[in-house]
Amino acid sequence: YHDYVNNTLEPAARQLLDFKLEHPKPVGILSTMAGKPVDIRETTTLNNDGLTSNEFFLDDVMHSVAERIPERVVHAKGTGAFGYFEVTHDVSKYTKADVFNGIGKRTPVAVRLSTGLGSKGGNDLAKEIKGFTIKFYTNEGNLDLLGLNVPVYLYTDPSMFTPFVHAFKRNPRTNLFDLTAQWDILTLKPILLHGIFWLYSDYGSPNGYRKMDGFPIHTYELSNKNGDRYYAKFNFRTEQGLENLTTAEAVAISGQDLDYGTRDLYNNIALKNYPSWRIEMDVMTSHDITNVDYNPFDVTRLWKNGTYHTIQIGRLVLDRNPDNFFEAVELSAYNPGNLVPGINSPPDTIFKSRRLAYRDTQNYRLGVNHKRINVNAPKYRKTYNRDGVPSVNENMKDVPNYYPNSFNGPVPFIDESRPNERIIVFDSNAVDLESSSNFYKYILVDEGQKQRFIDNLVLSLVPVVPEVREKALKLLKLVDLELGIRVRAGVTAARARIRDESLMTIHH
Ligand code: HEM
Repeated sequence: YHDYVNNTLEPAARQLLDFKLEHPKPVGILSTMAGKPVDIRETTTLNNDGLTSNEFFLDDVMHSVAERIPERVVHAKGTGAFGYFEVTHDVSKYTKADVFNGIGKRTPVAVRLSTGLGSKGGNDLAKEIKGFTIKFYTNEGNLDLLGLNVPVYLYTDPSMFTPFVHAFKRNPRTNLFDLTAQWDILTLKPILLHGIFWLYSDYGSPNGYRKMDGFPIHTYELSNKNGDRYYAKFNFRTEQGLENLTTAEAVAISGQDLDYGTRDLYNNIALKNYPSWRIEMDVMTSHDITNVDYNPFDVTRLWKNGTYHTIQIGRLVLDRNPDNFFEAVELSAYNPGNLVPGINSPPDTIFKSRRLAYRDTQNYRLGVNHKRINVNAPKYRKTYNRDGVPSVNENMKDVPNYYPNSFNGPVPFIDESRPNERIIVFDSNAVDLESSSNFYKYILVDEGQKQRFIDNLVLSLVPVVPEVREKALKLLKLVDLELGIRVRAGVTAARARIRDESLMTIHH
């Protein structure tokens, strides 16, 4: 029987049976939330002394009706796993960060993988930018690196966050994704085009979360124990082999399974086929970074070949599925502001805005004590923060609660090697179509990729209202003449097909 189950049911499908095999007897006597043992007659409300005198029933209904918390405003649908990061190379020349130093050192991690724009019940395979975020529980506090599966972000000005998210999520009247709104904002703010091009290419539908890369995108400042500064972009490179699905494949799979990426990750970890990534960084010295002929802090563009070198740091391995999804994944709060000594703040404006946005949204979504939730708690913490909406855990007990004080509350340390200069970046909103043009010319390496990219653009432009569609087609032509001509031809043909089909329907 066990062989039959093991051979025919995937781990995700036999989870309940696995639980029973591990627990041959009930795990204990049922109790109320306050701990009173529940008599079997209290498990029904019929023919006893009324609903409201039944504490078990009250717990049951009045808790379940309050089960929901707000979903994340973006990246709402995600899955997660635990594992470790292991240092494989000596990078002490670049950063003194404890987590990246000492070959062989392992640091526990939590990871969340997500889809960007769909809501919690959405489709893992919708054509969307994916999120790939890692929380390292280091000896110097939590380091959170939040990445996407594409190496560029959408805009340089944080005031674009709301218009972009509104236009790309659901229309306030129809509650549908609205391609006219999407192309409207794209044509009014063409800086978005480069990021969106990645999305419309094969990279917009990775074959599950295991076979995609991750890019935190920002240029981080690193510093070593002498205070020397370097600048780095981190990359997480899949060891499963990068694999994308075509739109047709993604549509076919999602017809059967909206949770394809979630299931694939769970099953592989359960089968001990642990997914792993190489963590590396592209590095420039503080001299080189000020002498390149482009803005290396611009999150919407790639670094030019030949201006940096790539350094290996270590390996990320995911080897444990969470026992409880809500506790480990829904309650997780990844915040790019969580940095450690030796990995300093990226100086661009988007990063500064993110320090505010994540903290604020997590205070709203999880409460002001969200960093005290298990999955978010660092290994070590001594603060002057107290009280607030529970859970506060031990709340620093009787330690003095004001700083400074003369009674041995926690004291700051002196970071002798902290760099005493900061680079200042002037971000620009200027429209530059070069990155989008390079994407079409050089990133899409073969004709198959180009054609699928064009087909996806055509598909998205067909339902757009004519005046916006016309602007979009003109813009694509400005990016690249050939691209513009091919997309226009595709849209014209697709619209003619639709017209013929509807005429046929009328005639019939
Ligand atoms: C380089 C740019 C960015 C990257 C790589 C990025 C990546 C991500 C990722 C991966 C998540 C999902 C986190 C998780 O799994 O829990 C996320 C969530 C989020 N992002 Fe960003 N993002 C970027 C820019 C921004 C900007 C500019 C804003 C707003 C000013 C923003 C606001 C948010 C918010 C509010 C969430 C939800 C967080 C939560 O509820 O815990 N992001 N982002």
